[in-house]
Amino acid sequence: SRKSQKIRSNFQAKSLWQTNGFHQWTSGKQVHILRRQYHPCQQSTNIPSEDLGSQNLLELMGKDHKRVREALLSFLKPDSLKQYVGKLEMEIREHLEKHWEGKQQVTTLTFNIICSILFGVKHGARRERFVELFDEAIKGMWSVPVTLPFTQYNRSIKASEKVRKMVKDLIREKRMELQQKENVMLAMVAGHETSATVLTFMIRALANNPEVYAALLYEQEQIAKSKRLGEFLTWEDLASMKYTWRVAMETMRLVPPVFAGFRTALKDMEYGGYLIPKGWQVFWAMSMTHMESSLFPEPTQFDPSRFENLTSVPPYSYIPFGGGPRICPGQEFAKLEILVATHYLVTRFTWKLWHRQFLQQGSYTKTNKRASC
Ligand code: HEM
Repeated sequence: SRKSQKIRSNFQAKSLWQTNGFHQWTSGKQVHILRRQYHPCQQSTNIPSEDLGSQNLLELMGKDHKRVREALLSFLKPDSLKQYVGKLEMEIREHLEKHWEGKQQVTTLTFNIICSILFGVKHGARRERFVELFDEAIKGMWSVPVTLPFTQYNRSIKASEKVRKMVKDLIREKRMELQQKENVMLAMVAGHETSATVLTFMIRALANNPEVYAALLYEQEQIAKSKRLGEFLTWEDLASMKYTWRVAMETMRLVPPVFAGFRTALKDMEYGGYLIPKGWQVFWAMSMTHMESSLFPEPTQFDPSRFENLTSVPPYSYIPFGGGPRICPGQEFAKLEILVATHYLVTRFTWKLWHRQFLQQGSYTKTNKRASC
């Protein structure tokens, strides 16, 4: 139609950018070429959200979306999370001792935590197989989508089927309240690399900013000192990690693990003089909002103090977890993972940034710090 013709040319001719979080879209062909819905945590990957199953949260709308989301939130809300603190801590301690201490290469921590806490899969051959298959499935998201026997994509699809089968068995066995295996898969995908990305960039930020590191270490050492040998962190300890969380927030501002997402226009709508026809995909990028100097002065500077007064940050300006009815239901869980992991990282390890050249030569070393708890 003439209307959509006009809109199309507008999108191609001009990049529209509003700094208001959710009312953002950019130009570019992808706006009207991409028709399939991708999970926000998948970023620009190859596995569309319907491949997670037709009943997964991302495929649902309206009442169905609300109902399934509430079921998911029942075990991700702070009240439920309180019960996980000890278990989560055990997992982090065990993982760091087994896979990090004295090692030159370290392995992802957070997916193991999800396996244990959300799905109750204990250490052992079954869990190793689960993690291995899931890693294989995830690789497909970054590979060329060609289904031939020798391609990574094909291997990933196969692994994904096996993971789904394992999840199904697990649900049956554990009689978990979660009705939809697709949403277990979704939670796994969503939590797979997001918190790990934050931890990775936090490690880099701490190495680059000695003053921030010193303040964060002080906060964590105060907590460590208040503990007897082997005593667990409490919910109150986590609540007192205020500076650490500001560092994590600033890390996510500069490097949002999910840098952008899509929304589909459910009806024709107008915004800022532009018409968005029903059915079009709208691309919103928090990575750009977070670099807006009117919202975050000197946006390229790493400055956790900008979050000291949260009321100074306008609504929908700081959006690493999205916003509105689809805001990340896993955000409190992610906070828990990040805070407990950071506690053990800074109280048990020290690290330095090395030039890539040194890494290739294998001269990267990890110094074991005193075990403080
Ligand atoms: C630092 C870690 C994480 C970040 C930055 C993150 C970010 C996001 C973002 C940006 C969205 C899209 C929100 C929107 O469209 O408005 C999202 C959705 C979602 N996330 Fe997360 N996430 C994280 C961790 C997790 C974890 C650990 C879980 C599960 C345990 C999880 C489960 C989900 C689910 C199920 C959705 C879809 C919600 C819906 O469509 O209603 N996320 N996340």
